[in-house]
Amino acid sequence: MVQENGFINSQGKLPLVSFGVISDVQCADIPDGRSFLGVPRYYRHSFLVLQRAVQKWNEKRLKFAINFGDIVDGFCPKDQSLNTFKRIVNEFNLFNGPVHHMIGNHCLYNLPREKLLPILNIPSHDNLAYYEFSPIPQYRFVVLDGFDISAIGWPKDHVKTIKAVNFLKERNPNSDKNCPTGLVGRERRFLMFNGAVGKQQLEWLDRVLQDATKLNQRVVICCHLPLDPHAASNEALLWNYDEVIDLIHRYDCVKVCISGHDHKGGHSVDSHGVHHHVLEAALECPPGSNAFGYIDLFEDRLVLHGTDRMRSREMVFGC
Ligand SMILES: Nc1ccn([C@@H]2O[C@H](COP(=O)(O)O)[C@@H](O)[C@H]2O)c(=O)n1
Ligand SMILES: O=P(O)(O)OC[C@H](O)CO
Repeated sequence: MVQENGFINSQGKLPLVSFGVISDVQCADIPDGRSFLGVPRYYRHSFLVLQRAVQKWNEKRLKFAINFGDIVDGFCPKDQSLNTFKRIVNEFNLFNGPVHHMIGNHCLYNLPREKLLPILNIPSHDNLAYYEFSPIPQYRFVVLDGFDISAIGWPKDHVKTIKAVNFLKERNPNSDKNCPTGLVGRERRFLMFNGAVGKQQLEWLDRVLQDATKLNQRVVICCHLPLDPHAASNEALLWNYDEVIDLIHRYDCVKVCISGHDHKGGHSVDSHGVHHHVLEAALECPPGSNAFGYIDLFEDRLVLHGTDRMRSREMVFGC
């Protein structure tokens, strides 16, 4: 039974456009398990959550959908990775519209970028996975590659891997670089399962935001890794979230940042009125329950209609 969290459309207005959202499906054909902190994870059931999401998005005749990353879990046996990705992407493809994917750490545990990006149909150059699209003239969506500088996903001798490994060595004293012991507050983001947006990508983002400003477009930033410490756990943040936020704050056009990764979800509004929203994970839905939704875009707000474990939220920003 698919239970919408009953959100009434504000002011009875029709949305400009509506799109589907889901995050952290982390599917694998393995028995149920738990996260490091003991939270139950349902690796097989999450596929059913995705199926129900696609069915709902089609019923609602949504214009497009966004997957916020991590569609296959790192525990997926590696000889099954490729087929598992194909099975999940085929399921997304049953949606009657384009699906915009982004990569997560679990995607990179399974496949190298050169295999992953074509499967996910991610527009890329040099195996980087950042891009933008404008579904209607009033809005621009920017998808960031949060693992641009990362110790996972690039070949071991790649300059980006070396940079990331050195970055972690300087900031995290533990031999297991996924372990935050001894790190305090926001330092706890310096973990191997996170990453950073590189210099070139930041320059690209700057150009996109300049252009969006000229065109009077509102911008929605999408990134697997959260960008605001008040919306997510310290352990889940993009390494250089502060640098990205400083750039975003130089413009008025960015209204909302949406992410996944921190499975419990979260929300905040920062000092510049930018909304930060973290989507609840499909993986952690006990059998029969769901975590997906759709978002209505208006001139002055986004309205997220969540299903079951995905909370609904109205994000008002003014024009
Ligand atoms: N508080 C934490 C959280 C995680 N780890 C390490 O990260 C790995 C992945 O964590 P999951 O939440 O996806 O299970 C885990 O195997 C630990 O090495 C940690 O040390 N402390
Ligand atoms: O990416 P996962 O599934 O290993 O989980 C990441 C943590 O929830 C971030 O705090």
